[in-house]
Amino acid sequence: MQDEISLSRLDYAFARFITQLSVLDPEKAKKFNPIIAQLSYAQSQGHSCIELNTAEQGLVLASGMADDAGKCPLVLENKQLYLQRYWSYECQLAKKIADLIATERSIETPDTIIEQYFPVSMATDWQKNAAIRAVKDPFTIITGGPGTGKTTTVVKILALLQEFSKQPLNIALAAPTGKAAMRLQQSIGQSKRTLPCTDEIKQAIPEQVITLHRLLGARPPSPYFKYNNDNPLPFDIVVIDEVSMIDLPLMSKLLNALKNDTRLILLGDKDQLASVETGTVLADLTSALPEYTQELKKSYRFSGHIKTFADAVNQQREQDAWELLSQDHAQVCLLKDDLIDYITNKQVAYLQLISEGAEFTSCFVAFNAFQVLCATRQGVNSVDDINYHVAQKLKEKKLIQSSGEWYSGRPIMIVQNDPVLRLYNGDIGLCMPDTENGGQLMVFFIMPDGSIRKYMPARLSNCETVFAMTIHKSQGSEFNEVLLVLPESMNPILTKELIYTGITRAKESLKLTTNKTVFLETIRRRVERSGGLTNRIKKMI
Ligand SMILES: Nc1ncnc2c1ncn2[C@@H]1O[C@H](COP(=O)(O)OP(=O)(O)OP(=O)(O)O)[C@@H](O)[C@H]1O
Repeated sequence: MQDEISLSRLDYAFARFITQLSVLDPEKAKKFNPIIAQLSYAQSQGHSCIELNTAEQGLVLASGMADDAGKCPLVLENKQLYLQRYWSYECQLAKKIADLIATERSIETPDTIIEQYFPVSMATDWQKNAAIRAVKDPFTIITGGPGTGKTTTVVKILALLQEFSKQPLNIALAAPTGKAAMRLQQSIGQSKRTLPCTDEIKQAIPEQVITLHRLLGARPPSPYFKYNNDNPLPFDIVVIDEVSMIDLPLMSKLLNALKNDTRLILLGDKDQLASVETGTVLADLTSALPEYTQELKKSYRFSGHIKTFADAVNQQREQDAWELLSQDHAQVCLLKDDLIDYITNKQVAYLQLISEGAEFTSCFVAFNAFQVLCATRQGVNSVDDINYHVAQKLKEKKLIQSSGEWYSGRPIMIVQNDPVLRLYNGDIGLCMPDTENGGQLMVFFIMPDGSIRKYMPARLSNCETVFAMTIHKSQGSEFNEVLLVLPESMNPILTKELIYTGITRAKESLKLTTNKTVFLETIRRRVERSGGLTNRIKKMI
């Protein structure tokens, strides 16, 4: 069991509440209470359940608050203790996957048409293998690192399914965040143009990608969606991107809202960070369902040292990774300069463009070419630390003139979805003078269709400065140059999945600030979350 110091007041309050409802005498209640506090804490750390020893199991059963059938607030199944709600999410998800897989759907898939999309090649064509399975199977997971062609492949799969279908297919495309939806929308548009098929087939593939919440018909603040088991989504095919970011409750609700004969295609990188909330759904699905998982192994965007380094980290070969870092390659190396000086110097290009009166797009491209990604939000070498010191240094060097919160050159990130302004969590904008409006400060954003939108700074309440951002926030984005900053001492957040996610954001070059002890220890650590989803699915199918 975990150190009790990390438990929050909410964990204790919840434990008191459940203990009071139990039928235990005061002596036993004293021992039961910390088990519940621990369960509540584990939940907040992304676990679906905790494992109990024999004595603890006896105590939980004697409390009258647990059974193994989901009729009590707690579920004790084998040795694992769940909150009933999370146990139900796991059960529903597993059952629905079994239902999708069991639903018969026979279509002809002539090889000649498949060959038209995937010409014969000498090397193993992972994309073709994936597509052949996906057009035959009711449920497919396509996983692969950045640039392995997940989007390219799914567009071909959709075209093939349309070729094989007698009527137009009703297709939905969605992603967990607004930003991920926009990125997918852009690459679907590009991939469609190069498809070797008729315009009719191309037109049958939608380009609009929406968020998962919108797809399901969110009705905030209610946690319930318009589409559910009783009112399923009307689609023949549902494609979801960036699935690693989806937590257990949302995935369960998505699956529940599908008809049994809907074809589901999930895209994502199983090695990336899991959602900040409960579960490691994509990793669990891929380990439970290897026959429905298609892994794309060749990257068309990455090569050389970044790919070698990412693979070493992912495979936990920490000494190889350290050696690569220490060899001073142009593509991957340790940062030897002073951290704040280095970051400050990297801001000069876009700030100069702004001061010369350049138009927003070129300033934004210059800003966005380089990004600092931190593991932590607070403390030494954190996002807050770097944002503060870089702004101070820029002021000292007179590269920015900041008397208040808003100044010309301030880069910001939206931290909460705002459908009214059509700005989404993770959107990045630049504050700069609006030449069309007497030089008044405005905040500019580029939309996925390439159009530019500008807002008065006062309208943007939920945003923060972004000279540095967390690795978590960078999920789903890419930058030419990345500087990855780790704290000076170990921290529970540091895992190989975190570093892998940070590394794979870099397109051309990657620098790291870390010490050897922290780096090696981080690569040795994996995200480990307790849950029963993998076994539950295996048992069902
Ligand atoms: N078989 C292929 N041959 C040549 N180029 C390819 C092939 N597959 C994909 N590409 C190119 O590689 C790039 C990445 O492809 P794509 O966007 O489909 O990958 P992805 O896995 O969805 O990437 P990410 O999720 O990291 O954005 C694109 O420019 C695409 O045109």
